[in-house]
Amino acid sequence: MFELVVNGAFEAAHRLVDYPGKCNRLHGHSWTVEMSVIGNKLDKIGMVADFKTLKAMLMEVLDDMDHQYLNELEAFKEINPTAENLAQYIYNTLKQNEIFNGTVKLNYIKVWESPKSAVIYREDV
Ligand SMILES: Nc1nc2c(c(=O)[nH]1)N=C([C@H](O)[C@H](O)COP(=O)(O)OP(=O)(O)OP(=O)(O)O)CN2
Ligand SMILES: [Zn+2]
Repeated sequence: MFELVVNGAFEAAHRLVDYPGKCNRLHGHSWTVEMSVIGNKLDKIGMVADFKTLKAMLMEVLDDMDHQYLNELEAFKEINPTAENLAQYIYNTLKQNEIFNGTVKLNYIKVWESPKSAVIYREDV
């Protein structure tokens, strides 16, 4: 089994509704997002998937959130843009990509809200 990991980043503003503290107020983060995919088949040039393809897929999702006020996006109108909800949203959006219809599987999405705090989302098996 091989596990491939690529990273992307975006900057945005958010606030956490009903949060009992300063994160209730509008503020920003530089989020780092890690995507892990797994597979056990190599193609004829020895790759599970091209890092370049994986990074482009990840950045397509992150670019839609870059320099946005996340609470105003459709995905976060009813739920808080916490690291947990961001990770699940990014995972579910990426999962729709046809690359995951074959032997390559999306393993997890890890969202770093700061260098000290991160959330991993993966599906139950
Ligand atoms: N489980 C989660 N906890 C918190 C989240 C979250 O998404 N999931 N988010 C926040 C806020 O977004 C907040 O901006 C971050 O808070 P905090 O980690 O306290 O950030 P600081 O920069 O103030 O961290 P220090 O380590 O205290 O410097 C809060 N919690
Ligand atoms: Zn925050």
